[in-house]
Amino acid sequence: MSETTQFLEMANVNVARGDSVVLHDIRLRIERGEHVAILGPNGCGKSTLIKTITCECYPIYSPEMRLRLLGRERWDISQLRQHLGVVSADLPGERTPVTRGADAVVAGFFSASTIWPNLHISPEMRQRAAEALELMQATHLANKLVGEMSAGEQRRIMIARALVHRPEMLLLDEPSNALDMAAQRELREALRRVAQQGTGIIMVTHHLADILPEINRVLMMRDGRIIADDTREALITASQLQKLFGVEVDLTERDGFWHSW
Ligand SMILES: Nc1ncnc2c1ncn2[C@@H]1O[C@H](COP(=O)(O)OP(=O)(O)OP(=O)(O)O)[C@@H](O)[C@H]1O
Repeated sequence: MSETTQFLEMANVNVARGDSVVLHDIRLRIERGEHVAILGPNGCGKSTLIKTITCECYPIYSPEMRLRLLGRERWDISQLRQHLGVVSADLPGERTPVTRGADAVVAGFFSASTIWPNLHISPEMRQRAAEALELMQATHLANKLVGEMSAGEQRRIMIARALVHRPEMLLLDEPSNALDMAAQRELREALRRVAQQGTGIIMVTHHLADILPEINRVLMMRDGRIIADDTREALITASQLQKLFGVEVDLTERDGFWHSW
């Protein structure tokens, strides 16, 4: 892998889903180790942007289009995914609910839903899984079936799984969805530890409280375009959020976290 400082470079990126173009003219550069939040109304293209980074969606070809990840335009997808940790709201597969926490994390090495008998699990993989569980403060869930965990516990297991191969960028799509207040708080603390140990984070969220103090860059999207890209101080203001969402917003900040109503 090249020693570029760049994680992502996009220029003139347009992406279609179904019959419609849903991302328009995306120009974006993200450095390795950056912590970025993406905000915007429903349907504005946030998840599609994440899926374009993870190569689940592809840009429409044009000679001006540029999409580089870690300095390279072409990737073997399985190699690229070794550099990424992807967490979505869904469990990775049908067998995951009947898999124990530690096994679900180890299965992340193979992008598998469970530990299939043909997979060779080395002691080092087990050790790394134990470390990822510890980082998520989920060691006590190692022997519990994923299907018997609460939503918050499952989310922490899925983040441990995404981190098990030590990716340089963790991509999270609405990580606090469906979590109660205590689980949201635990998740934030866990993600702060991830950010502080140097892993990059790109997070799509609808909750301002998810924007950790470590996240210092915010992208605002509307109608498939990035309409603002600046520091959290510049963009997390009542007037900017009002412009983005079209509703009146009241904001307070406490200990580096924002809350709105
Ligand atoms: N599988 C799909 N097939 C066709 N169109 C899709 C598909 N998934 C998303 N879209 C459309 O693409 C557009 C962008 O969707 P996307 O999920 O990226 O938005 P989002 O900002 O993440 O929304 P939300 O906040 O509701 O999750 C929307 O108009 C959506 O209807």
